[in-house]
Amino acid sequence: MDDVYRVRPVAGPIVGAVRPPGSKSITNRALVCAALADGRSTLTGVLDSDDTRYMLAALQTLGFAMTVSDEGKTILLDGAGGRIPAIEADLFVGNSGTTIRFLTAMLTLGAGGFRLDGVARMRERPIEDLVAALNQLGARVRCEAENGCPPLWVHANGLPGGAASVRGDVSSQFLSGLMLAAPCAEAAVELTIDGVLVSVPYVEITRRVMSAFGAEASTGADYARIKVANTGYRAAHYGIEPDASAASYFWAAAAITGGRVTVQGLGADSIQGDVRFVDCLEQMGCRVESSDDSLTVEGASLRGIDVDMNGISDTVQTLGAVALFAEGPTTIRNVGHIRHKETDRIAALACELRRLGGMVEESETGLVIHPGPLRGAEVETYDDHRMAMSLALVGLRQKGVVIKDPGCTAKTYPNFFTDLEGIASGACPPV
Ligand SMILES: O=C(O)C1=C[C@@H](OP(=O)(O)O)[C@@H](O)[C@H](O)C1
Ligand SMILES: C=C(OP(=O)(O)O)C(=O)O
Repeated sequence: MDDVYRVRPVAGPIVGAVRPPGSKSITNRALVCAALADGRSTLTGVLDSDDTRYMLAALQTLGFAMTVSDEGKTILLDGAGGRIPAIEADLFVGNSGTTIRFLTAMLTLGAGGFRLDGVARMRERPIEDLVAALNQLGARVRCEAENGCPPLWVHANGLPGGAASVRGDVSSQFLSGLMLAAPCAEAAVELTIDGVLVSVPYVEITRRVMSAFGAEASTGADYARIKVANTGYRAAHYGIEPDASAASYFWAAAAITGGRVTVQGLGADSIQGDVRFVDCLEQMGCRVESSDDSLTVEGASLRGIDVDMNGISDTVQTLGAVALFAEGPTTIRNVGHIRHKETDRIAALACELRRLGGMVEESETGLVIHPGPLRGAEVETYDDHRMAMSLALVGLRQKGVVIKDPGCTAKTYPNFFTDLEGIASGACPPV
């Protein structure tokens, strides 16, 4: 892909339908459950992107047999009943948070020595809360530089289990990783959340995917205490929904252009919290229609809103782009943890929205976005797929928007710009 992508403004409202690729979050969970299951699982609707390829490659290196077909969308995986076939491996996970957090927990079930590393940014992303909780359960995990970040080592000899507390205010992925490994521990696992838990909807995804593979996690109403019996997993035939975070860009395109976009394959009963992004657009003035397997947003004149996005924080950048076209300010609250993701997303978003003409007040845990006279600009993307996909939306109405390093969308959506052009081609000039 070229090193820049020049966004072409549309001639009118975008009207059309799209089916995004499979959910990254569900794909990486299903791969772990299938690998730990006893027998052969069939996964369909699998996402084929950088993050899922790192997970797949790691499982193959660890000795799990699999067959990939249908351009990566279907995987037959032979689970090893809670064992890890390899006794040693040095695994590279790029900047995939789910891959390193879920694999670190999973590898404690094995026997041998395993090292996990990633790109420079991954070496700045905290993992100490997961390491501490795993060691409370009897594992031996350590950060190589003793700085709470990858690279890390797992000296595996089975996971004894028992009780542990885990902090959840930086990432919910630590809890999800512990839950995913727990059914294969030597004894039942009881986890207590120490303090606040962010991104709670992703823990519900974990619980639902585990259940589909025969393992139950009792979470209670507030996810403060989670119990998992050591039942193991059973092989399953599991269909993966399209990615709701990816869907946010197309719903936002309808909002920004005053069009009507239907995302297929995602209905009101989706297990992904990010489908609730449509509620933000509805509060801004859009119309939302839902059916069993589709969600449609119809744009309208937009007003700014004040919203707590802790549970849907992967759509913060999407809302930031939409906010530039609203009457009045949009306040995004309670998302301080996104400073630890692919980049410091609060700082990066504030900087690039200002470059495009927005006026932004930044705080430690959120931002206030005031629409201003927009201008074209060459925007930075910080090797963050969601910066690239969100800021491209501004270019649908503002000419001169250029996205640097568009290839970074490969982390979760390699064909994003092709799909955006496809839906934009449905833009019909006002009659
Ligand atoms: O569990 C998951 O699949 C994810 C959890 C979220 O991370 P945090 O829990 O760190 O917010 C989200 O940002 C990420 O894209 C995927
Ligand atoms: C934060 C994200 O992913 P991860 O934490 O899995 O790297 C994301 O996809 O926005």
